[in-house]
Amino acid sequence: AESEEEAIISRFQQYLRINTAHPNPNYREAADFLVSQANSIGLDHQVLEFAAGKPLVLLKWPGSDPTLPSILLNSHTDVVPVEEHKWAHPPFAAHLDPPSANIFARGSQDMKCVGLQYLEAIRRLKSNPSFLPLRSVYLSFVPDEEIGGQDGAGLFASSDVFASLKVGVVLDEGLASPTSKYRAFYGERSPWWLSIKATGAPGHGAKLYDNSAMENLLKSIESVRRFRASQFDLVKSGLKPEGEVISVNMVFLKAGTPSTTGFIMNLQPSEAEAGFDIRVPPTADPESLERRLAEEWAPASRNMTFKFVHKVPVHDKFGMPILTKTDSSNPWWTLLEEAVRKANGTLDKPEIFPASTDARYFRDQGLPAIGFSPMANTPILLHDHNEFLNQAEYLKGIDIYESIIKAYASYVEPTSNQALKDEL
Ligand SMILES: CSCC[C@H](NC=O)C(=O)O
Ligand SMILES: [Zn+2]
Ligand SMILES: [Zn+2]
Repeated sequence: AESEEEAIISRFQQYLRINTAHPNPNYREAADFLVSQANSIGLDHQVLEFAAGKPLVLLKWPGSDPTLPSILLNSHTDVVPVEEHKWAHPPFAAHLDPPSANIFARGSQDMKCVGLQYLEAIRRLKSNPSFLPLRSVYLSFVPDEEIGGQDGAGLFASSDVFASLKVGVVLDEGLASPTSKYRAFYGERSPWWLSIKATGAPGHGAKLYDNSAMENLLKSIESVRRFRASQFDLVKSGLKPEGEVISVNMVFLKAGTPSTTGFIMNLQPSEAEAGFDIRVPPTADPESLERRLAEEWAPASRNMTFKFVHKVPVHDKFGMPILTKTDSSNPWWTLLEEAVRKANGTLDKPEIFPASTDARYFRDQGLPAIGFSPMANTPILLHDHNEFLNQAEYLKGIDIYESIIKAYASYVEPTSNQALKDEL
C-alpha cells in the first residue's frame, strides 16, 4: 500500500503535471483538480470568474467565531513558460529523481508547492478532531500572477466577495533559500518598465559626427550602467540587501535598418530605442529617480524621449511606503516567527521581495501580507530551467504550515486590559 508520504508527493506531482504555463494556461484543469482536493479534505469551495476563462478557486475552512478577522492563504496557479529542450527532465512530468529525491517541474518552487502545502497542512489539521479553528481560513488559488495579476488577485482583492471574507492577514509567496534559514518578505519593489528612445540625424556609416541616434542612446546606456554598478556594488559589498537597492537591467535594444541579409551596415539610423526593467524599493525616493531619468537617462536636450510601459507606484495614497510591520505591533509577524520555530525551522531577517507578487494587491487594501515559501537548502530556480524542489523539503514545508495555520487560526487578540498590562 502507498504510504501517506507517497500519497502526498503524488498529489503534488498531479498538480505539477497540469500545464498552466503562459500564454495558454490550462486554468480549467487546475481548478477541477483543486476542487477535487477540497472535496477530499472537506473544505467548502467556490469557483469565481472575475475575468472570463480565468477561474479563481476559493476554499473555506470555517472558524468557530465568524466575527473574527479571517486568514487568507494565497497562491497563484499559473507558471512561466519553459524552453522544454533545455531541461534535463520534461518540465510538466514532475519527475522524481532518485537518489536525490528532487522533483523537477515548472512551478515546483513558484508556486504550486505552496498551494498544495497549504492544503496538505489543513488536511492534517482537519484529521485531528480535537482541533477546531477559531478563525476562518480561506485559500485562494488565483490566475495570472505571472502576467501582472490584474485579472487575478487584482480583481479579487477589490471585489465585494473579498470584502465579505473580512480578511485580517494574508500569506503569499516568498523565495527559496540556499541556506538552512527560511526567508520571509514584508514588502516588495515596484516595477517600472521603461522604454527610452533617441533620435538623431542619419548619415553615412563612415562619417564621425555628433548627435546620431545611436550615440545619443549609448550615452544614456553608459549612464544607466554606471548607476546599475553603483547599486550592484552596494549588494556585492554586503552594505544593502538585494531588495533595498534600485535594480536596472536592459531588456531590449531596437535599432538599425533591416536588409534582406541582416542590417544595412553603412547607414547610421535615425532612431534607436532601449528598454529597462527597473525595480524601485518602497524605501527609495521615487522623485529623485524620476529626475535622474529625465535629466541623465532620457534628456530632451539629447533628443530623447521616454515612456513607461508599466509603472507601479512606490508609495500609498498617503505617500507612505507599503510595508507590513515586522515588530511586536504586528501579532501575525510574531506568530509566524514562533510557529516556524516550533516546527524546528529558523527564519532569516525579513526582506523586501526583489520582484513583484500578488501580495501587493492585498497590502494595497491595507492588509498585512507576508511572503513566505518554506524552501530551505534550495537553490533559487524560479523562472529558470530545471526548476526543482526536494521531496524532503516539500514535506518539511507542510509541517511548517501546519504550525503556522494552527497558530493563526487559533489567535486570540489580547483584550485591551491585557494589552495594557503587557505595556506595563
Ligand atoms: C509587473 S507584474 C509582473 C509580476 C512578475 N512576478 C513574478 O515574477 C514580476 O516581474 O515581478
Ligand atoms: Zn510566483
Ligand atoms: Zn514567478
